[in-house]
Amino acid sequence: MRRSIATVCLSGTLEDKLAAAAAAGFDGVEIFENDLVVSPHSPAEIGRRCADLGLSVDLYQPFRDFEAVPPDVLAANLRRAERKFDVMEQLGADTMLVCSSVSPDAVDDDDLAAEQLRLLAERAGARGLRIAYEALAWGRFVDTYDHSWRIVRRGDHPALGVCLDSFHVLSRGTDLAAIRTIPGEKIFFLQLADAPRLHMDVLQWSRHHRLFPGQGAFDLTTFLGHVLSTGYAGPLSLEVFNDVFRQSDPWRAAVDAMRSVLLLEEDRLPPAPALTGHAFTELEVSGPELAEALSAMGFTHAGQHRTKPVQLWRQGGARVLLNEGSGQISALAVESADPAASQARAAALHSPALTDVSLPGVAAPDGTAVFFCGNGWLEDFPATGAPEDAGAGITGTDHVSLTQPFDNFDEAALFYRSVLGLQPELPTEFAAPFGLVRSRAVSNAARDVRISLNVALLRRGGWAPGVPEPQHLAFTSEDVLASARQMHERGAPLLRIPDNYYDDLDARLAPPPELLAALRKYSVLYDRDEGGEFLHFYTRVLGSRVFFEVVQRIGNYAGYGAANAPVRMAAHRRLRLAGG
Ligand SMILES: O=C(O)c1ccc(O)c(O)c1
Ligand SMILES: [Mg+2]
Repeated sequence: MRRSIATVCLSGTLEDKLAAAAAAGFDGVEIFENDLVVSPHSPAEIGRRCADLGLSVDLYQPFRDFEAVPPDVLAANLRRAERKFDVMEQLGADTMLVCSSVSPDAVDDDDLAAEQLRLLAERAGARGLRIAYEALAWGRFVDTYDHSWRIVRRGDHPALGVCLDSFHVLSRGTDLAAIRTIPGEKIFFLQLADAPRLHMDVLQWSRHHRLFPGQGAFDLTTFLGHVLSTGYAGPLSLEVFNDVFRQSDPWRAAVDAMRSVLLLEEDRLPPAPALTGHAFTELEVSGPELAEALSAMGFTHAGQHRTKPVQLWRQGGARVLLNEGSGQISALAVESADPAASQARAAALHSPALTDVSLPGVAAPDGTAVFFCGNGWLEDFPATGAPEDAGAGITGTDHVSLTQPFDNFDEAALFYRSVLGLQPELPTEFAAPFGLVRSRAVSNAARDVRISLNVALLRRGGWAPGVPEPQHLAFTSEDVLASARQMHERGAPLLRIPDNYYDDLDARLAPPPELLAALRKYSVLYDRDEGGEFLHFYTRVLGSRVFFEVVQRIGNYAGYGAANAPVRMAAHRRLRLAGG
């Protein structure tokens, strides 16, 4: 199907938006009136620009507050419409979106609305144009798609149809079945937007928090299935009002947008090969701290890269590569059933292959390299011959936690969902010492690949410390208390948790007294959900911005200990202030 994007989705001037949409491979655009009004170029020039870029102008919008008004207002509205038809002719746009009225002039009269929309459609039709009527979720009298369709049907004119916008439909929770009763040729336009589940005024929700499909909580696949079953053959068009995207690099946002439509057409993509675990995580280090910490945690420096200054550290199924650099997590590697196919899917989703590396891989939105490993990668790491450490009970990797740049949080969730085929969980939020943090995990069905994405909810203010929130790597242990005790005895740089935490834990969750005492003694944190229990502890921040965590999941605990994250953050912060 043709793919379009509304100019309102992207930041910048109209020329930036059009160039970015074309560069990302869109076939068409919805021109938002404001973007045109502020442009120094005439509608005809914009139309030519679009044609030169290979973009069709699929919609002109929005035309507001038209229907069900007294005769004098109608006359003024028709005059206004004719002026906009002039613009559309110059632009080369044949469909105008009319949103359901929010005007105090309007009356609650479907017959009048239908009659006046028919009049508008007659005027449009005479000029070869069409009217697509959209029910805004906050329309004064028309706020559901089935109501807009009743009015369009009553208006009964070939140049009058409906515009379905997934946000307005899904935000209201309206039953979708009636979509199938609309003839496909009467659906003049389809707008797609996702959104997080929020309990707030629907207008605010729509104007600030929409997301590209696949980034939010709406089931757009089911919605689209209903629409396509009608025979709708127009474009799939994205219309996303989002405060962050309005400030983001439009070229990047347009690629993110394109990925979201491609994912909606999943059956045309190369399938995502199964992922079967974390192969390794690569850390860039500038001093001995990380190697010393791994050693104290029971890891063995087991291999050394054939040609590069990269060390392989191993304990159980956990593998860490240490490379020279600036002190951050530089790569995560997942085991793929078919690394070449993983790479091909990534390319189909506009994530180009990393060059200059020996494994198939792509760059995640935050720049972290993501590698797809088969069986052979360990061959590049001949054994050092170092004696194998008996270890401290670490068995594997639980998750990698990456702090995302503010602008790329939703993009990252969609990247991992689409490119790696991971399932995003619902975001959680918690109050950290220096502001709210939003956290969202992506994982595979077997839960042996888990990545946790974190972001400060607002751009940081001047008071907050100028150091980035650290990233971390979490290992698994089958007996985290024993691991903590052993690491403690071996002098690992573990993070001390204050007594207040354990007093509160006792009050909230009442763990058995012996367990509480052991948790307190070894600074192990605790959480519980419907599925099970979670025990975990942390190291101090090592080098500039990495730390380790060791976790034990008992039963089917699904989370990441978000309730404990503020305690961890405050403890890390205190050490930093103390210079430790
Ligand atoms: O927020 C609005 O007013 C608005 C305008 C046009 C649309 O297509 C829409 O879905 C919302
Ligand atoms: Mg819309």
